[in-house]
Amino acid sequence: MNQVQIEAKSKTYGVYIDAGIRHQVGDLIQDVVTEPISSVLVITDSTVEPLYLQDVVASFQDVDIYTEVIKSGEASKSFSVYEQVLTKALESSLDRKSLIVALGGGVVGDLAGFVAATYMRGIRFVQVPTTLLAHDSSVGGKVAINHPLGKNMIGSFHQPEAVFYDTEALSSLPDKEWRSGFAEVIKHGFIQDENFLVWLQGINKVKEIPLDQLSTLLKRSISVKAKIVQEDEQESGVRAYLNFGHTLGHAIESELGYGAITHGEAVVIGMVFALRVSEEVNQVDLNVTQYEQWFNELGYQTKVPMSCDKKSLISKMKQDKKAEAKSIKLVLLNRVGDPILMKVPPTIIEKILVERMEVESVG
Ligand SMILES: NC(=O)c1ccc[n+]([C@@H]2O[C@H](COP(=O)([O-])OP(=O)(O)OC[C@H]3O[C@@H](n4cnc5c(N)ncnc54)[C@H](O)[C@@H]3O)[C@@H](O)[C@H]2O)c1
Ligand SMILES: O=C(O)C(=O)C[C@@H](O)[C@H](O)[C@H](O)COP(=O)(O)O
Ligand SMILES: [Zn+2]
Repeated sequence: MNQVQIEAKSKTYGVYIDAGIRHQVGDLIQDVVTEPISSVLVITDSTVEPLYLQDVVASFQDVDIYTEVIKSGEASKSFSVYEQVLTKALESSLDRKSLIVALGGGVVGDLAGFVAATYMRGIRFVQVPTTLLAHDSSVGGKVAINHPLGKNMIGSFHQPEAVFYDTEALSSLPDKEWRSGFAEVIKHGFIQDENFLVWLQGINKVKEIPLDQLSTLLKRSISVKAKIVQEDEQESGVRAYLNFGHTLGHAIESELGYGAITHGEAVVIGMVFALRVSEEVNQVDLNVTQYEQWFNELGYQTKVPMSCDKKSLISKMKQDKKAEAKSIKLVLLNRVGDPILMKVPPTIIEKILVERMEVESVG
């Protein structure tokens, strides 16, 4: 089993990575928690339910266990689904010694984590990620739901008791979701680990990564995040670097309607934009053309979709959580592995956005 230790200010916990670990969640959690668990609510989505829910439920013995299945997809990070899950928690008489299990991708993790953060002002939860992307979302304690006007706008910091990452579960992931998750892996390379990024560039079919390399990749990518979260749990400084590509990425997700584009696909468009802005602001050559070509070979779209409105994207970027007094702040790169958070002049934002917008082909 691979393990990465997360030493956040509010809590230290392990990310345990192993094939088939979902069958052991109920046992392993006993070694992690200090106080007994009174009851368990497993939250999952409609795609993951038939695949893995029973395995996780069966791993718990001698405890009352309840389950709640939400509709799969980004649209479930909403007020109404949040209320639905809270209602289930109340109907199941969860108390302050209960445990929530988030079984699924980042949508389930963010939503279930936010329920855990707010139910009775906070109860314990564990993450059981089932997507590649969730190597990022399950670690670090950011939990949230979306508002129609902005991504992750209602949320909290609430660390899990542990993360049990089953690499076997990734075998059922569709190509699109591999690609979405790989975007966050690449992001971790860009912001902190140039050698890792170079190694990743040797991969041209994400889904075909051999299992031993996959564990290495997960461990290395999670380690980048762990180091940053350890230094700055609540994003008063360096944690903002994890937002590389997200200012425009989140604006695109919200502009297109949640779920129209995957989170990772939107982040890729945002990373290329941020790289171009970095070149413009810092007057450096970051080889953007080469990275864009690699992204395209991997199957990512790198231009801002035509149906996005430029003004609306700019206004959404001004409402991003990093913005101050309506001025847009972006995570830029001085060079790979050397990020910086900067207020960017509106003229540069506008110029590069126009350059990055998809144009209708003629004929
Ligand atoms: N909290 C954080 O730090 C953080 C970090 C990154 C992303 N996020 C959030 O994570 C969310 C995206 O997460 P995601 O990409 O995992 O999306 P997701 O949870 O919607 O999962 C993607 C799709 O794959 C399906 N699925 C999940 N596991 C599967 C499996 N093993 N086999 C087959 N299908 C499976 C899901 O039902 C869904 O349709 C976004 O809301 C994003 O904002 C949060
Ligand atoms: O953990 C973080 O910090 C991140 O920024 C990781 C991101 O990949 C993730 O998408 C996160 O949810 C974005 O956070 P937000 O504060 O911009 O909503
Ligand atoms: Zn992200």
